[in-house]
Parts: sequence; structure tokens; C-alpha cells
Amino acid sequence: MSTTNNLATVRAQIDELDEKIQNLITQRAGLATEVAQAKYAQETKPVFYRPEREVEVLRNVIARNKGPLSNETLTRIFREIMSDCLALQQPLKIAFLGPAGTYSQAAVYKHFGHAAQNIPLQTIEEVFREVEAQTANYGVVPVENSTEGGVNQTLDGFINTSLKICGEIELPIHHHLLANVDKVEQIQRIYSHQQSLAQCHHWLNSHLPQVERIAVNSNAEAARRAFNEAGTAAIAGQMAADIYQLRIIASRIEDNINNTTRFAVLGQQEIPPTGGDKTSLLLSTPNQPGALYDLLEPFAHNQVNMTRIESRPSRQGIWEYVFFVDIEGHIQDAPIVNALQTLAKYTGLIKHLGSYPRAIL
Ligand SMILES: C=C(O[C@@H]1C=C(C(=O)O)C=C[C@H]1O)C(=O)O
Repeated sequence: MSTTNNLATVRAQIDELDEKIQNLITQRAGLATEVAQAKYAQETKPVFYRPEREVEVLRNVIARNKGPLSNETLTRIFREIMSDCLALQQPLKIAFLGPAGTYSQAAVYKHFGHAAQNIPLQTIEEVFREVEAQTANYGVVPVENSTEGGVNQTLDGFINTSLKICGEIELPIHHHLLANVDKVEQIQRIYSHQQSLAQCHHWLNSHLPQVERIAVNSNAEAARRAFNEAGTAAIAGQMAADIYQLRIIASRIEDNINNTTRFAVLGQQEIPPTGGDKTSLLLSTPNQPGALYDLLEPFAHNQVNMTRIESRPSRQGIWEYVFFVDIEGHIQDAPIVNALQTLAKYTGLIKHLGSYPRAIL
């Protein structure tokens, strides 16, 4: 068969498959609206977004994958399908640290797909407030970065909030130097979020040691300034480069190539166990010898794996601390129930911040 014929035949096969795929997606959307009816019938205040179900769908997708498409690609496609199916039931409003073009927005797209309505806000505190006030259904806040550690505004937000963490998102972070200059020598000032400046510290010291670095509220705000002010550059991501029409002068300038930020999804609901969960707790100890040992021992004794521990001043006395602890498992799992029972004897405060499915990819 000639190449032209072959091309035509394969394209005909693709057309046939596309028709099937489209029919199947349409059928799936129909079923999602049936699910909505079932939720109305079963629940007085129906909850449409179900992270425990979405993660099950995505884990099935990964388990079935035989290539050539990567797990990342297939989960991205299925997330978008679910995003639109969910929007037929309830269009979600998601609050995050704006303006448009921040890594937080990239995390929102990764987790909720493009059918959700984005609500960019000016501070992390506002994200907590809008979700508490139910002006937004969910919020996405950065918790920690693999290079720079915890995000203090978010940790402080957890201390006072009644919201629950109902998901986590892991986003690889690639920073670029963005500007509308012809030569690097023309750059007099670099704007970025303080975390991003810190994550590119070595690169800046070796390439642009004399240039002034100015911390602003977000990377997208930095990009906006670089667009408006001559002789300025921003450190931000690809999305900000696209939105603010800036050229990439140097790409991937983060000091650590595995630079990743972990985000939490804030909401009002408690998520049932999925078999691959994490639990976040806020604990406090009295200021006395062995207090930290007493806090850790029950987890070790019950074979609960701790993935993170971080302290913050409690703001209630001088040199008093609260501890943010992440463990593997769900709050309903027996080892965690037992550990918390023991812990209750020693600690002043045990606040369950949430149990949620581990981040997918
Ligand atoms: C369809 C449902 O509602 C939503 C949409 C989902 C989907 O499209 O698969 C999954 C979970 C929910 O967020 C459901 O709960 O099953």
C-alpha cells in the first residue's frame, strides 16, 4: 500500500475511534448527571465533589496504563473529563493565591481541571476566609516546598481554621527568568515571591550578583511588574510568561531540579478512607522535659509512619510551640486511633486538620 493510502486508512481508523471516544464521553457525562440525581435523593445537603472517588478513578487509569502515553498524560486527560462531568453537577469555585499565573493556579488546574471557576485572591489568609464563608467551595494553599520548607502563612491559617484538608497536590516547580529586554545586562531589578528568590539563590548569585532582588506578593505580580516597568525582570513560571507576554531569558533556574511544592485543598468535608491516605494533625506539648518524646512515641509504638513534622510559635506565650505532623494513613485506621488515644494523655491540643488521599503524580 502506498504511504498516502496508508495515511488515509489510519486516519479513517482514528476517525472511527474518535467517534467512539466522543460517544463514550457523552455517555459518561450523562451518567454523571444521574449521579447528581442520586446525591440529591440520598443527601439533604448534597456534596458533589468527591475526592475519594476521583482518586479511585485515577488509580484505575494508572493501573490499566500499558503505554505509550505516560501516567501523567492519562491522568491529566481523565482529570479534565471528570472536571467537566462534575461541572454538570455543580460548577466549583476554587480560591487560591492570585493573580492569574501563580503556581497556585497551576495547582488548581492540575487538581480540579479547567472546568472549575477560578477565584484569585490577594493573600493566603483570604483563601481561608473565602472558603470558611463558603464564597468559594474549595481553596488551594501552598503548604511546603522541597527546597525552602514550610509556608508560614498557610501553617498559621491551619491553627485558627475550622476547615478540613481534603486533598493534596504536588506540583514540580520550574522557575524562569522573564523579561522584555534584549540583553541580560539591561536588567536592573528582579521581582519575585520571596520563596522563589530563595529557591534560585545560587543561580542569582552566580549569574546576576549585582542586580537588586525585590520580594513581592506573588510570582504573577512580579511578572505583571516586569511587563510594566522597563529594566525589570521577574522570576516566575511558564503560565505567567504566557499571560504577561514576557520572554524567557533563562529557563529552569531553580537551584534544585527536583523543586516541588505541596499544596493542600481546603474544604468543609471529611473524606472517607481510600487505602492510600495521609493525615495532618496539629499538636501542642507542655514546655517540659521529654515532651517531644511523648509526642512522637505513640506513633512509633503503633507503627505509624510520620512523613513530616514542623514547629511554629503558638503565639500564645513566649517560646511555646505547636507541631504540624503528617502521618501515613486515615484518622479511622486502628493504629492511628490507638496512637491518638495515648497521645491525648500527654498533649494539650490535638487538632485533626484532615485525612485525604495521597497526591497522585
Ligand atoms: C460522578 C461523580 O461526581 C463527581 C465526578 C466524578 C467523575 O466524573 O468521575 C467523580 C467524583 C465526583 O467528584 C461521583 O461522585 O461518582
